[in-house]
Amino acid sequence: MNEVLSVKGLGKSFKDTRVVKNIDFDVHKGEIMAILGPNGAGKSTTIRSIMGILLPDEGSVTFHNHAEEGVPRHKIGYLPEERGLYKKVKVMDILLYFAELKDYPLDRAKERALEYLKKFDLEGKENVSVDELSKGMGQKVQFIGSVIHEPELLILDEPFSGLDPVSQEVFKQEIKDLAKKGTAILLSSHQMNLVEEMCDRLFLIHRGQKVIYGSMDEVKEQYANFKCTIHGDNDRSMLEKIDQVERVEQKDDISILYLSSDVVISDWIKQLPSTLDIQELSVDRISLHEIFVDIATDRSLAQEAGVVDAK
Ligand SMILES: Nc1ncnc2c1ncn2[C@@H]1O[C@H](COP(=O)(O)OP(=O)(O)OP(=O)(O)O)[C@@H](O)[C@H]1O
Repeated sequence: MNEVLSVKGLGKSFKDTRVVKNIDFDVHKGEIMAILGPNGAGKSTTIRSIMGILLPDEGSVTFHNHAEEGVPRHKIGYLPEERGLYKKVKVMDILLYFAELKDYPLDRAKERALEYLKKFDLEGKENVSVDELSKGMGQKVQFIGSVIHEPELLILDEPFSGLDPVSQEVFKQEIKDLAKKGTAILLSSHQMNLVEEMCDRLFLIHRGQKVIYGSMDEVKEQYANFKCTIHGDNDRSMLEKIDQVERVEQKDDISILYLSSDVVISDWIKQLPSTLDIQELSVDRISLHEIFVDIATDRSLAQEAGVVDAK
């Protein structure tokens, strides 16, 4: 595997509290790797440690497994969670400033900036000052600033927050295109639908520790069991007795039956009791969103199933 970034045994404490413990993961060339977790799980602390903004207490961060630690600044692009650009500066000037910080040739940077402004529906805004841009426009400019120098490794912390659905699609496509061209991308996002659509692998962190690390396919295979949703007036205890039902959730007249991983749906449906009240019935796989909520609320599906580790 072509590892661009390797994080090994990362640990960080603030005062007496250990907020990140024993974090290990890699990001490969040309992949989109998601770092996920509930608020306060330790994602930004991990990202800031990779960026060298925070000094970790333990562990190492290496680039292409070089002997020396850290990532060369001109090889890395970073869109931080906190947005902020100098307000009184023109869009092109700020983009060229980002390029200069990374020792990138300015004529090439100008060409790329104009291409990106056009792609992001900001054509003609190069001489507009940043404080005249809307929040979403400013975010697009900051994104361009993070990729202007063609980084090998791109770290995006909540890139979709505050964007309208059309702009989200544009960002999503651009991130996928960058990965296709070989950029290694580490993406932190709370938008599970987007993560599910675009990421190749994921690392899920909870209370500073790894809960899941694996490819999207492995995670789905291991956790995304079937669930059956029934609309009707049904007694919970009867539903719980049905073969291969692991858990039942009920709200009003809707019951959700979570099924065991080895269920054969066509057989399972045939053995449903004829006494069930079924106004509507659907069978789906659980989504990444539900897997996330299970873990974040300590329902511990992950512990029941065993942690996925694709290392
Ligand atoms: N500078 C700091 N000083 C003290 N504690 C901190 C500091 N930065 C983060 N923390 C604590 O570390 C823990 C992890 O925070 P972190 O920002 O890494 O979480 P996160 O997963 O990025 O959360 P979110 O999804 O809310 O952005 C939290 O309990 C937070 O309060």
